[in-house]
Amino acid sequence: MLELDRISKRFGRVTVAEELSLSVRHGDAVGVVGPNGAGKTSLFGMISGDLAPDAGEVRFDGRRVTALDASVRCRLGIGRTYQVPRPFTGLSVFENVLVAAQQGAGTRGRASYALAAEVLAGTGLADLAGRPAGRLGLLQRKRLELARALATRPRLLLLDEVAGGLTDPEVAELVALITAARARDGLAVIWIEHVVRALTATVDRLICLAGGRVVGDGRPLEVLATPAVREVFLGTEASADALTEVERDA
Ligand SMILES: Nc1ncnc2c1ncn2[C@@H]1O[C@H](COP(=O)(O)OP(=O)(O)OP(=O)(O)O)[C@@H](O)[C@H]1O
Repeated sequence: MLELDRISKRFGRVTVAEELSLSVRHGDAVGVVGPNGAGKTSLFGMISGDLAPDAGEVRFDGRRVTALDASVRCRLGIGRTYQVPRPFTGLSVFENVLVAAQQGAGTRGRASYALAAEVLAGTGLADLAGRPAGRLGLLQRKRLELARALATRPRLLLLDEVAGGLTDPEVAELVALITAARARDGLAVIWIEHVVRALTATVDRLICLAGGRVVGDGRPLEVLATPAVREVFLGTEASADALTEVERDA
């Protein structure tokens, strides 16, 4: 479904992707971890069309999309969330999702309303439909970010740290929402997350990025246990604790 073919990207002396190649199949659930500044969000930008690579190709369903705008890629089926949600704060929750249904999924009239309502129900936001988006709490804002992405009717969903800052029960709720969306729509998901436990509960493949390169790719526990990944990602005490938790859960 998605192929990155030797993508490179630099910002001055910072390399965020170095001849990086990666492919994702229909329905896959792939987690992405890596130290701060590894290039994870930049990678999403190059998949979604927010950021142009210096070299390399991005293909979606076999089609070269490297030169296509984010809005066009969204219509083709690539949806994403942003690490810092920026909803239209003056619009209601419903209106925010409606914009995504119209502009992203290309629906019109009643079909837009039906899609927005369906997504709000699926993300547990129906009761908050009329509330201005600027007056939501953190969990609700994260849900709205997910809802806006789902309302574009993606076939590939890119999730950028949607679990950050949430409590354990809230993370569990979000994981359940994502799992349900995958089961319902057969979505492929690529999920960047520092909350490793949330990832391993959802994905069946984990990629570790560091310095713009893939340093680990495979089954989550196996990737987390490899020396290269331990060195770059699990160097900090917090990350090591996360691994211990994940191993205990397993
Ligand atoms: N538009 C930009 N201009 C200059 N430097 C940038 C730009 N975008 C990202 N960078 C730099 O590129 C590097 C990788 O950033 P990126 O956000 O992709 O990393 P990340 O792995 O998502 O990090 P984090 O886990 O902290 O979110 C960082 O050093 C960042 O400062």
